[in-house]
Amino acid sequence: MTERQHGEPRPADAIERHPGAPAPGSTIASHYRMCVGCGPDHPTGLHVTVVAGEGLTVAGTFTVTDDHQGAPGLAHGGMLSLAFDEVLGSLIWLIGKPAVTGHLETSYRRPVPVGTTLHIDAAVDRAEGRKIFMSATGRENAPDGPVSVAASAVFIVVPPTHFTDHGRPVAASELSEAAAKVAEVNP
Ligand SMILES: CCCCCCCCCCCCCC(=O)SCCNC(=O)CCNC(=O)[C@H](O)C(C)(C)COP(=O)(O)OP(=O)(O)OC[C@H]1O[C@@H](n2cnc3c(N)ncnc32)[C@H](O)[C@@H]1OP(=O)(O)O
Repeated sequence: MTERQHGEPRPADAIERHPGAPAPGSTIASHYRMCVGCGPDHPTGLHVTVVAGEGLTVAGTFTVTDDHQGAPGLAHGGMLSLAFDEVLGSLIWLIGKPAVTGHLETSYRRPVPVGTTLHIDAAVDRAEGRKIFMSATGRENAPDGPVSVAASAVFIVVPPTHFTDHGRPVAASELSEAAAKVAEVNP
């Protein structure tokens, strides 16, 4: 194999949809009921919902409420960033590998008023070693609405033990089936 020269980008690696990935059109369950991004039982969380798409794509929604304001009546940029982190993070269930956000860049194009539903389309663009490059756009109130926010991210594949080594113990009953499987690796 030819050695890479200094500054030369790594060649892209193949990255494919896992055979056990949720079928296109099916909902990707929240991984943890108290997750501030997707947990259905979080009182002020974003309650992001995500549906698997074709290939390595997902479509998410986030409805901005009074709990997510920065300026009165407008979404806080950090909350929007969180929504993107959540939707981009759900792509890991399609590739079947645990990964965490290493880098997330968010570009705010339009103010997002309370009451808006952002339609967030996200995709895996490429992989290099353990790095997975992803991107997403968030459109106002319809899948073809104007783009309010765009994001790109690098997720880093981690061993399943990452979560149990660094987080507090969580009962399997609090996790989705897929997340419980990840946790099982290091009970
Ligand atoms: C039990 C419950 C289960 C629940 C399961 C599902 C939960 C899902 C939740 C989803 C919630 C939503 C999601 C969330 O909110 S995830 C939560 C937010 N993210 C984190 O907490 C991550 C914290 N950081 C770390 O743990 C480590 O730094 C990681 C693991 C990321 C890397 O440390 P590690 O020692 O392992 O890596 P390495 O140094 O060997 O580098 C390896 C390669 O990666 C490249 N690199 C490294 N860092 C960065 C970076 N920042 N940007 C760009 N690239 C970076 C590096 O150059 C190298 O590339 P190359 O030189 O080989 O080309």
